[in-house]
Amino acid sequence: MYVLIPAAGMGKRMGSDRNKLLLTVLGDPLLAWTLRSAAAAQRVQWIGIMGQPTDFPSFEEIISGLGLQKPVHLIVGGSTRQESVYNGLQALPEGAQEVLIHDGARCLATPDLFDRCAIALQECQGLIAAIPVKDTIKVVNGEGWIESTPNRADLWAAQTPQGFAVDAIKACHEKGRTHGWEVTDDAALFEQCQLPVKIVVGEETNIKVTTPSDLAIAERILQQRSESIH
Ligand SMILES: Nc1ccn([C@@H]2O[C@H](COP(=O)(O)OP(=O)(O)OP(=O)(O)O)[C@@H](O)[C@H]2O)c(=O)n1
Ligand SMILES: C[C@](O)(CO)[C@H](O)COP(=O)(O)O
Repeated sequence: MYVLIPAAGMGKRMGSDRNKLLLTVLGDPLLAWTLRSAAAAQRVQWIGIMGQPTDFPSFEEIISGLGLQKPVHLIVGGSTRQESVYNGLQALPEGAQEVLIHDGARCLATPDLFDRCAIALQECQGLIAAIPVKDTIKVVNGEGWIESTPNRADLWAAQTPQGFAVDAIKACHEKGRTHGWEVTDDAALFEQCQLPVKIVVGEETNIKVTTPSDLAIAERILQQRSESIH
């Protein structure tokens, strides 16, 4: 299985002066945690990381420090996540038939989740990890008034990995560029193209580290995991 890791963001919501994936948790950069987990998945054979060239020296240091047994390639990212994934898809080796796309910022995803997504992708063309929402969600208009309360039973919070047949997701990304579709995940492009996307039950701990409080939560979870091993 080929894995693409978008890691070319700025971390604006983190309020950090550099790419948040270089911030450390328990002594390791966020990207190292993400990479270690992806590489530990049995089904994963190849990893591509999309980053800003200014971060490449730091990324190379992280990769060499991990001593991974699987090839890891650096790919120049874009100005949006969508563009970074597009670049990653173009850089996949010829012959790559299926791909998992996983945010560098979701550093708590377990190897088991990568493997479950890889196995599920044998039975469909598109899937995402997701979990049922716990809150009651309100649809609110521009003036701050509630318009509706969707049935929570129908609502799932999207995570990554998101997995696709390579030819299909490349075609959806091309169509998205042609039509100017702007999306925050890859499944949305599949949906816009009327292609089916299956849900794989994700992990409650698979948060996207977006704000400083997420960083504190990630640290606590990783600490608990390391205590349960030792
Ligand atoms: N131009 C971009 C923007 C984002 N990403 C990646 O997409 C993932 C999800 O994005 P997000 O959490 O929003 O990261 P940032 O863009 O860094 O954060 P912010 O929006 O707060 O600036 C991250 O792993 C991020 O590095 C990317 O590869 N290329
Ligand atoms: C792909 C994603 O992580 C699914 O939850 C999310 O949509 C990324 O969104 P962001 O707006 O780039 O944070």
